[in-house]
Amino acid sequence: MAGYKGRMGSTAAQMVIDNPDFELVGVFDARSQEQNLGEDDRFKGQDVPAFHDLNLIKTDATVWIDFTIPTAVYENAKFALNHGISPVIGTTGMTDEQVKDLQALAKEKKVGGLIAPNFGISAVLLMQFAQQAAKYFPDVEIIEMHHDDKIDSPSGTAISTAKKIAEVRQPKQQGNPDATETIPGARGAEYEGMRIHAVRLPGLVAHEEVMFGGPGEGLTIRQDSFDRISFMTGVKVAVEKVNQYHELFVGLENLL
Ligand SMILES: NC(=O)C1=CN([C@@H]2O[C@H](COP(=O)(O)OP(=O)(O)OC[C@H]3O[C@@H](n4cnc5c(N)ncnc54)[C@H](O)[C@@H]3O)[C@@H](O)[C@H]2O)C=CC1
Ligand SMILES: O=C(O)C1=N[C@H](C(=O)O)C[C@H](O)C1
Repeated sequence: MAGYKGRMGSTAAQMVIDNPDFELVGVFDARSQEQNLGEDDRFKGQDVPAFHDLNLIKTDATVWIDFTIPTAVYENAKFALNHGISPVIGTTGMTDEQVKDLQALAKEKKVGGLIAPNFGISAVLLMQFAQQAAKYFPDVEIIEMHHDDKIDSPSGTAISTAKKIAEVRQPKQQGNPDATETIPGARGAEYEGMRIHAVRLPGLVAHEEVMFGGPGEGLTIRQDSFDRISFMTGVKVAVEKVNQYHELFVGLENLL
């Protein structure tokens, strides 16, 4: 479990501990100096080796769960694949090139893995519904809303939603071609003619709305993760299934 000191890592570590079919064999976090998970107040009584340097990790793990940070996840995933460990990656913010590299490495090493921008079933369904709607409504805006400690924006889920929509949407100029921004950035980030807006507020966890507009009508699709427990069903499915494959998938829907 990489990133076990964090919000998602600690939730996922607890999920692994609570699941009788899983065994937590090691934890890793660059922020930690602990030698054992049990030294963390939240995990008292757990005897699991803790590492804080990637190069010093020794483990017989079969699955590497990763909830770290955008600048760490690529090296972590490479480490896992090079050691025959199946990566289950929730960390967002990797470039398309990095993902392609990892997919090639997984194939070469014949190791299964998953990169999922969102393990929540509501988010997976939202992306599928949005893709379906975009065939009929090419005018679309994506609004993602997250807690204010989030590092990357737009969210991995929003980028993934935009990519799925772009696969089916008829490309078009959205809005007035002569529009100006009085304050730069007012119209949000641009992806293939679509706009993505990132909201950061305390009190939020993870939420997304996709708004479609047509002549005289509109459609809004929304999902909410009110609690990080919402991601755990998806992580559990991935941990159970990922060893059955010899390739690195992108998107939880590939394993559902
Ligand atoms: N795929 C999904 O369903 C979800 C993905 N996420 C993503 O998971 C990631 C983590 O999110 P949070 O838990 O909220 O962040 P967080 O900031 O609470 O946790 C990140 C952890 O990674 C550790 N870390 C930093 N650098 C590291 C390194 N080089 N090696 C190992 N550990 C390192 C930090 O010390 C921290 O404990 C983010 O990229 C976020 O977008 C978050 C929620 C759901
Ligand atoms: O940082 C988060 O919290 C989340 N990150 C993921 C993303 O960037 O899409 C998934 C979910 O939205 C929560």
